[in-house]
Amino acid sequence: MPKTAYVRTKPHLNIGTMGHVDHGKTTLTAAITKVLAERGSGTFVPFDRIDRAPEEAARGITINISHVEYETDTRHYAHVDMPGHADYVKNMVTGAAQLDGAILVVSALDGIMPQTAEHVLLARQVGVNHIVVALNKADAGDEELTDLVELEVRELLTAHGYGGDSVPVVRVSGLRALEGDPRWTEAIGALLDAVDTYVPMPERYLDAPFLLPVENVLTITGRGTVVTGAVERGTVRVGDRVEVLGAAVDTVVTGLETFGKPMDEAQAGDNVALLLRGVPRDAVRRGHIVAAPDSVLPSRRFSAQVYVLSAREGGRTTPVSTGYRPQFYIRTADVVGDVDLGERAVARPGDTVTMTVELGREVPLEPGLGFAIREGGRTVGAGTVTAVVG
Ligand SMILES: Nc1nc2c(ncn2[C@@H]2O[C@H](COP(=O)(O)OP(=O)(O)OP(=O)(O)O)[C@@H](O)[C@H]2O)c(=O)[nH]1
Ligand SMILES: [Mg+2]
Repeated sequence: MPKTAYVRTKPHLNIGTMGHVDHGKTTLTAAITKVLAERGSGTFVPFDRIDRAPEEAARGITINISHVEYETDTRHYAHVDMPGHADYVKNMVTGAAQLDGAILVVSALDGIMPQTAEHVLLARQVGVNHIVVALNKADAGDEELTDLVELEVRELLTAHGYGGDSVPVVRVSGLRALEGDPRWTEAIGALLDAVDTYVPMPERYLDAPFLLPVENVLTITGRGTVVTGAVERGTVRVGDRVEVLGAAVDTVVTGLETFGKPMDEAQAGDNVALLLRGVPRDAVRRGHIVAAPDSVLPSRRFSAQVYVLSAREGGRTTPVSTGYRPQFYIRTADVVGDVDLGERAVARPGDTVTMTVELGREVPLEPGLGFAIREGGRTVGAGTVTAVVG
């Protein structure tokens, strides 16, 4: 039976759940789909369909980002459930790079924990401009303590430029909502209303040349290699020629789907799977870019303004100097780079500095692009490209 085509009836946005390990992101994601399924606008995705890898089930944590889709009265959403565990921040950054807005999940019992703060910082860097807070496990929390957690979260958001005073903070219980408790299914409704009204529809650059940062690569037996991700700008249709930057491959899009539904044209903001003609599975990786031919010139060198995280923020305890070689997280890519601090020579934790970076491989860069710097499994810096230097 042919699959039903995707029909665009509502504006589409990309959102997702982020926050510290075990604060309840996956439970909340499942609860959202359940509440909306009961309203008749989507399919319930149970917890074990979101955390479905054997290692995830065995360890009780999310490792890979996972996508679900749902609709509210006014919008269609692709929702990325991100891992909270410190070892999988890498995967979290990839998920966050696609978002128009995020739901920050904070356990009312635990308050702000290290990855709560790290995720807020990373979200800011990769260009997530709006955050709504879900104070989760409110079923088990003491009201006064929850008030304190709320204050603390608002302060954290303000410190990262999110205007913590006006950010919606909704007390929820993903677990009780999943069980069908009306008080808490209503709270999920309130959370979704906050997302609908607080996260604005971003400007979509439909007329720009097509560009999609690759989030994942799959093989469909008998059909070929498929890349997935959110379209950053432009549009693409079946039959269009594209190039894969990073892989140096020219190819043609032979199939286009969103959440298993075929579409004729994908546009900026859509979360899609592209079937690429004749591309070997091993040639394409997360971090590569699929773009209209000759529309972007990738480069290796750029100058940037960088904030070096203080030790208190989970950053380094010692200064960095010219010759430092950390990993740069740019869009969905993770690339090593050589740091040159010029005459300044050293940057201490807590400093904001300008630097020149030479990446280990070419990537499409442009002024204003945000990135994170990580080393040995932790985030040590946050920066913005100020100029591309050849
Ligand atoms: N009391 C209570 N427990 C909850 C609630 N939501 C989640 N939990 C429990 O918290 C634990 C962690 O839930 P998850 O949804 O896996 O947390 P997570 O944030 O997705 O964890 P990672 O993805 O590994 O970072 C589970 O035992 C849940 O049953 C809630 O609203 N109330
Ligand atoms: Mg999870």
